[in-house]
Amino acid sequence: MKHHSLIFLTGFSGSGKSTIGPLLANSLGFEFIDLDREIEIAAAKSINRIFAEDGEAAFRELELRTLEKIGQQERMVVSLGGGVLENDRCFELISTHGTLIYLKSSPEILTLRLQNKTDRPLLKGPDGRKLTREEIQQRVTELLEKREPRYMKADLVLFTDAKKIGTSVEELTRKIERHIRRASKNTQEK
Ligand SMILES: Nc1ncnc2c1ncn2[C@@H]1O[C@H](COP(=O)(O)OP(=O)(O)O)[C@@H](O)[C@H]1O
Ligand SMILES: O=C(O)C1=C[C@@H](OP(=O)(O)O)[C@@H](O)[C@H](O)C1
Ligand SMILES: [Mg+2]
Repeated sequence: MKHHSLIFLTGFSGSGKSTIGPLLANSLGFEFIDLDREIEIAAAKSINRIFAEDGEAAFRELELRTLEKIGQQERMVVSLGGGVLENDRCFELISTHGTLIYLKSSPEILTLRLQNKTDRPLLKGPDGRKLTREEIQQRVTELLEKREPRYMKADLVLFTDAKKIGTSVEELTRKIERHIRRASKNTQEK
């Protein structure tokens, strides 16, 4: 069953899902969950360590299991990790149960926001080496190209490049409230 007030935020790493999610939840009066934080708490280790010790496939499995636990909540914002939608079963679960929102940003802005972060294992060299700015931008561009078709399946898309965080939260609050109103009206009319 679809709950339009179960809001999933998607988008590439650095698009602001984890920053905007709790602010948006507060503004809507909803609960908040960050999928990566839930996984870290359940595994009792960081995403970096999960990737290094158990591998990416194990992490993707944890994403699915954790999403299944979130299940059919209502009035909740969930900040996803940037790679979740690549898994067909995760995508299916998310799109059948809630409202999907894509925070869209350009590779240039994403690179600027990510270049000094150390907690994104996919943006490191094979030996854990810090990548150069050019290498990060190249990887972001390649991965984004691969993932964008799925991101674009979202119910709502918000461009965030030139927007302050507060502006994104305000715009999203308005758009989501309108979306929920329309969706419940359509359901009642059926
Ligand atoms: N306009 C903006 N919108 C969103 N994030 C921004 C913006 N400007 C700077 N940032 C920064 O970019 C980073 C986004 O990281 P994060 O919220 O963890 O993204 P994600 O969860 O999508 O990977 C944060 O450090 C945030 O403060
Ligand atoms: O892009 C990805 O595949 C990942 C993004 C990360 O989340 P953010 O999008 O919050 O950085 C985190 O889930 C993990 O490092 C893998
Ligand atoms: Mg995040």
